[in-house]
Amino acid sequence: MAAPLYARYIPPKPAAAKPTGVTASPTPTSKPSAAEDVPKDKVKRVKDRPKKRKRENEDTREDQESEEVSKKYKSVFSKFEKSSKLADAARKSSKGTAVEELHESPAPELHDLTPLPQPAPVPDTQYEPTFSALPPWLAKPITVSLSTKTPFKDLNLDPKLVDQLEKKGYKDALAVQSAVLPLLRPGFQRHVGDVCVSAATGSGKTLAYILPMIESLQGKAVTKLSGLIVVPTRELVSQARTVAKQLCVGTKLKVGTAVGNVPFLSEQELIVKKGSRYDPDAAKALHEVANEQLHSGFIEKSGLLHDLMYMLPGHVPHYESKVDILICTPGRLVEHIQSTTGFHLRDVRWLVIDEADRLLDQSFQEWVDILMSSLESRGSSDQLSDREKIFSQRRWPKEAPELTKIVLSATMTRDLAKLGSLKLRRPKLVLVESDENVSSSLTSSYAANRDGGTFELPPTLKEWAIPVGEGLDKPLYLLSLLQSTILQEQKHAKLPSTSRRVSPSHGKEGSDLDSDELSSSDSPSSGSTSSDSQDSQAPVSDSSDSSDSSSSDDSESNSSSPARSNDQRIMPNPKNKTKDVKASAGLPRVLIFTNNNENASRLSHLLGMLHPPLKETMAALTKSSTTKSNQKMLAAFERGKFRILIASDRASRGLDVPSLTQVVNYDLPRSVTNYVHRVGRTARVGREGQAWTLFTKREGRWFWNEIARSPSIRRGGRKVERAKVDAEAVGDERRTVYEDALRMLQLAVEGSTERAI
Ligand SMILES: Nc1ncnc2c1ncn2[C@@H]1O[C@H](COP(=O)(O)OP(=O)(O)OP(=O)(O)O)[C@@H](O)[C@H]1O
Repeated sequence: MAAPLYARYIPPKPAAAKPTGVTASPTPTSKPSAAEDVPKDKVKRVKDRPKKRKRENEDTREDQESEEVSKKYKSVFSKFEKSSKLADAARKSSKGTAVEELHESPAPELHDLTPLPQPAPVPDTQYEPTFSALPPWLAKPITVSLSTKTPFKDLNLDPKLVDQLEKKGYKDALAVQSAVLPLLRPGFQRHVGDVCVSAATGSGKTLAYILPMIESLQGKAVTKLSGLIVVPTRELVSQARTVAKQLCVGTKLKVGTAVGNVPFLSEQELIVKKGSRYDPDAAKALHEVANEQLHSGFIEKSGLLHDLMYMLPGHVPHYESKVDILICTPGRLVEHIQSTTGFHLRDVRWLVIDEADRLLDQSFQEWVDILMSSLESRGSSDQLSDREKIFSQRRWPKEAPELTKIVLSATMTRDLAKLGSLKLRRPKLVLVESDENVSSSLTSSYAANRDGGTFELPPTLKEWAIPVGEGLDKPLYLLSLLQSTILQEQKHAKLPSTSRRVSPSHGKEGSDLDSDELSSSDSPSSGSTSSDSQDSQAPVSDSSDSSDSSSSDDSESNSSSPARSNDQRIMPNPKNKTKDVKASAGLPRVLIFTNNNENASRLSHLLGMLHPPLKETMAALTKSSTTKSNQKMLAAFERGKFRILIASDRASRGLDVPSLTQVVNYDLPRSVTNYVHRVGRTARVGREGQAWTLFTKREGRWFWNEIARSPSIRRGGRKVERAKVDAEAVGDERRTVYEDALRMLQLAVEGSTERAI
């Protein structure tokens, strides 16, 4: 019998004996043959157990398969091994280098609290829009050059008015008048709509609105409130009233004013005339309303129904306006709209808002809304009360007359929200600019400024800036400035040479006030100083400094300036007093600005103590004084009784004193607009003027950046020049007086004046 075949199928040694994970398969050479390896007895046992053998066969097959799989992935496993070894080696080597690096890395850079260096900032490219966000009337104004002049006769103005103007010495209309009059007067160029005007201070805006108003109203047969002029201060009310009254001479127009500080009841009587009218139907209707009121227990103490009680049977109260043109402050206007029976705006044809930017900034009593709704209710019976409706059927015209609004300022706002509150109808903007600006891009200069417009300073204005160190000796700087320069210049400009006598014993300069006014009877003054040497007193200007930053602004407190003479030598001579006031009438005036009324009166007090002769020629314009006394003071200032006026910002708008040649900003103005209006009190209508600004170390940077070098102020190439004034020049005696005066003021403020005195 042949050897059983199954003996050849004895499986090789199990693969499980090899270490797991090892891929190497047994080599075929080492594999023993089945016949050799199998012992005989074992063969016999296999023969005896066929089932078991079958299972073994299956196992063998599985082993072969796994062997094949092992072979198949052998290369993969070997690659894995290799890469594992490489990774191990790399890890070991990197550990070593990391440790080395750790030891070798430089010590970290330590910083104090100083800021870490930052990358250079990305340059900020200026965004220049190629379009205008403004409405066309604001973006494209009507521009006119400041030098434009037109004879009044050529404007076809009423001959009577031209005569009045000629009497005042005005033959030609100034630029703003030349541009605005044709728009507001009947004629080919008339603009049907409202007009906004932006023109420099002192450019003649008042006549630009008053002339067309008077011309159009002068033919009226009945007195009706037809022109309403709103200005911010009482002083401006009286100034505008003076101009209007002068021009109304020869007409039947009546000009009235409404300002605070005047008893309300007496003002009501001046504006509205109470009368009676026979109208039985209206009287019956009104009596019914009055009865209802009586039943309800509520009885008006004033007003229509109250007035009804005093009427004859069948009569009703009848109210008439006593004025054609009313000039008022906004607060008082609101009071009359709300509380004066018979006061209405139904006949108003001209509404003027002067110093508009300032007025629109005042939300006082919401005057704009009240005024506008009062104007809008003209002709609309929906907004009338029952009583008003009864009257409206008989007395009021169905259609209100056409209303023209004129809005003016030297620093006109571009704020559309504010202008929008005025509900302008088809507005046009007139912009008066200096020649160089007119020839350059006009619209962009007005439209592009971030503050809402660029502001033009009068071309005849010269500006100076004076550093005053820390500001502790500011009054001494001011006194020194007045003595050394301002009052000296005035003296030279106007006084005859004989009046220029000063004490020769103390240096070459005349140190003190105008010698005519303050001639020294006590002093041994015997010589005279040449005007040339006096001229050298003018501030040492350094235009290069003017563009400097404030860092060097304080340096001149140590600068030497020739010493001044003592007060005693310049005491006024009482015998010469009347003569002196007369002589001073032709002298230019100085307006000193402080930031509030308290500062104004304190400064005036202090200057008076420091230099008693000043008391006679100086006054303070404060809010606490009555309108009348302020008006008197302004008139006296204009006449020349006072040459120095100290005032808060209430005098910064509109004040027009032709002989005012010097403005001093003792306290720094609060804004660019504020500065423009303050310095605009001088250099008006082509006259020369100077503005001086005192600034402390702390204020220097702001002043140079925001005012002196501000792109929003156009100076026609001129610069603000730095001037040096020496506070020490006032002398040791004055310093002692100053310190005493300060002490007294301090005690007075603390309420212990007895001790102080
Ligand atoms: N046509 C004219 N010719 C000569 N002087 C004039 C003429 N019109 C006005 N003036 C004078 O110019 C001065 C300034 O006028 P006005 O007060 O109207 O200026 P303004 O533009 O209103 O100034 P502000 O903005 O400061 O109020 C006044 O003294 C006025 O009398």
